[in-house]
Amino acid sequence: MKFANIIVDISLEKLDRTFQYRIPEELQDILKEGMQVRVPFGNGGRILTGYVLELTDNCEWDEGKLKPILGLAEKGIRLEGQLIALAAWMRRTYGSTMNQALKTVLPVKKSVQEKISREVRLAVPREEAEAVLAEMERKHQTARVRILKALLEQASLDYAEAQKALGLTAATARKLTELGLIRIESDTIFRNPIRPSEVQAHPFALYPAQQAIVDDVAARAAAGDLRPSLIHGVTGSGKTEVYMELIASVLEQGKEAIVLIPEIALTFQTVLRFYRRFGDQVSIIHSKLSAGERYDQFERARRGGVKVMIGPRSALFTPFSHLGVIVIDEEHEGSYKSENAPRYHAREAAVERARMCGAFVVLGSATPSVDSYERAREGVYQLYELPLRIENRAMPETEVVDLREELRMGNRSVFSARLKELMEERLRKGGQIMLFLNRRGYAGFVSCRACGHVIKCPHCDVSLSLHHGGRMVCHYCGYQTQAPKKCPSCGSVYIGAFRAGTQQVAEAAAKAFPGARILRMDFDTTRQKGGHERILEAFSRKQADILVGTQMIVKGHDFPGVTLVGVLAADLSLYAGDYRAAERTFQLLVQAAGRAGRGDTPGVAVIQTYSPDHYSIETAAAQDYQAFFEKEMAFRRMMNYPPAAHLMALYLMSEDEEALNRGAERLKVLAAAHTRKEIVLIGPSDPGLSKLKDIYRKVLYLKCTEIAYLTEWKEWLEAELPKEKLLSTFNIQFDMDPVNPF
Ligand SMILES: Nc1ncnc2c1ncn2[C@@H]1O[C@H](COP(=O)(O)OP(=O)(O)OP(=O)(O)O)[C@@H](O)[C@H]1O
Ligand SMILES: [Zn+2]
Ligand SMILES: [Zn+2]
Repeated sequence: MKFANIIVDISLEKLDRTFQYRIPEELQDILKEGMQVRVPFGNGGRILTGYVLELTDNCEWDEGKLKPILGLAEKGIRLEGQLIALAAWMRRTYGSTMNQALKTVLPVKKSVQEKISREVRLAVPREEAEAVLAEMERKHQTARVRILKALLEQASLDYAEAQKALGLTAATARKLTELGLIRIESDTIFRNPIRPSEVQAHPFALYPAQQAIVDDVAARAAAGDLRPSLIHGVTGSGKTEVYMELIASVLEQGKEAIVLIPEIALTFQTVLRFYRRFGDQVSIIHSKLSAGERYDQFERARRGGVKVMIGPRSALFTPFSHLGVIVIDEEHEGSYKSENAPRYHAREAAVERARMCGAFVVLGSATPSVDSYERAREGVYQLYELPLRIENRAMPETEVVDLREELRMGNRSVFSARLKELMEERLRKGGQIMLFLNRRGYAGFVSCRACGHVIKCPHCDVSLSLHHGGRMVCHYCGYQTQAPKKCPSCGSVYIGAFRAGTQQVAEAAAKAFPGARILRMDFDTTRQKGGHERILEAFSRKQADILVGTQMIVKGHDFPGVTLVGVLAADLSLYAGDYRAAERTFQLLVQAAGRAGRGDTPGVAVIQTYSPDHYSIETAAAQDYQAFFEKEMAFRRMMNYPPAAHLMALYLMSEDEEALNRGAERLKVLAAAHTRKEIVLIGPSDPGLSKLKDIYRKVLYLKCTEIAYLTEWKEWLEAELPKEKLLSTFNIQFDMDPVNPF
């Protein structure tokens, strides 16, 4: 490469200001993204240090006028440089502007003044304050007197409150501070969002199966084998204890740890365990922190005040300079994939970051993603299995109920006879019940309630989604057809859209079990802040007998009182219309079943479905991950879906529907002219949400076994787009190996 784009200021919101320099001969083979270099700046002969953002052969200016890079500022790549290199990797792999990628990895202190709560406290003993107070009263220094009097009454004052209620001015505050009488503490800055609870004196001694993993990871690390580890351990097999032991050994070496979890609110119990084990060295980042608070947490980490950072995917960018390990719990979760450009996968980005700094990555799940398990089978990851629960506690029993039979017997309620019978029994004995509606996606699918037949796309083998006017659409290739009036398989007229909501379920439960106390947890009831916690707490305090909810109720919670879990319609996630639907269904069902019987009484999970023969339901009921994986991988191979191949989506968005349609067609023509023969072009089609907030959306897919061909194509298109008048007006985003339906 001949040129380098350099950024000289990463401290402010000027990330998009890059400057181009010529790469001198002696740096040609050495220069890498993220390196710090010395460059001449402006005309005054100033020399600044900057970071290399991009290496390129495209000269953006007059080549003759470009100045050369003077030399390297440092030999290695420092922390900031590593994060910048990570941003460059994300931009290349997932597609975005460099500015978007940099903003993702380097949270910049916003220029807007953050709300900081400050506290005013006495800085001297009471007697001294009282003595001074008398003196001030004599001198009629009323403003100071008011403040001191208030501080003698209460230990601390909120600064903003004191301004309003006591007329505290900046001048008074300054004077009192100078006199050494008060202290103003900005408490939220660098404060831990959770108060550290008491630290666990003695961690558990690990069981041999757990210890074996810890030892092997350590031995491999010592031998320089830093391949990521994948721990496949059933729910309650002791994975979290393994993570904590690995982290403890990393901390002993003076290094730091990042722990990614899907969502703090849903995994709070796990977070508390880390606090008990590592005390105040732990801090968290969660989605409700403001940009400034998040920055403060990162700042604490940078200064060494935090050694273990826990949080959702953005915690991956914690600026630790001696990062030793990145743990990703529940690694199969869809929330690890970003929904904004760059649409990175935290798992992939973690592996990349770890590679740069010599850290190791530990992934864990009871239901690993097909992608990770396939990698482990290929030897890219090292696989560890924990097939048993701690102390050999029993796995829940599962029963599958065929809803087609129910219809044949004339039962049209949401509860099968078997589920109803078990519910009655549990309620009589005072047990708790969870009813789970695995709703997913937006558009319904069309199925036959008599035989379970689901209408699928003849080209893509995913279910068609019902849109307005009885039109059924494939979200991949755009195939359309009219919804049938009769089942093409059995001729029944009980064919139609499949819809169900938590509210209807809660109402049905109230009618079927008068007197039962019912709680509902879904998007509506948790919209308010703290809504989650309130509902979960009420349920764990046994203030309700039945909890009805969507997938948010199946994650991570321990409710020892729950002895029955009912999955009302497994089909809802199974026919979500995307190639990961079977995988997601398997994961949800296994997790839902895992909620039953956490206490001493063994639990039962009832799975109601119209497709009892579908492999993801059969294998989930048998809690047989291996069998599921084999079937699913065969499907992915046959259809060339990830991880058998790579799938790159192009999302097109515009307010103008007609222009968007024309643009999508134009893009297809353009793409077809340039794609290698190895790349298969699919679409354009309407995604699951074809209109969102008045913005129309289209999607085009490219499938290929070589990811490099797809990235190459993406780079080509990115260069091409500005030249295309029609296309340049749209918002176009790339998504490599999409996880969540668009
Ligand atoms: N070595 C040990 N000695 C005693 N108790 C243990 C040990 N390891 C784990 N436990 C306990 O067993 C239970 C399950 O362990 P843990 O939560 O680590 O499993 P997990 O696989 O992470 O579970 P999940 O998948 O549900 O998150 C916990 O209550 C934990 O405290
Ligand atoms: Zn039928
Ligand atoms: Zn199709």
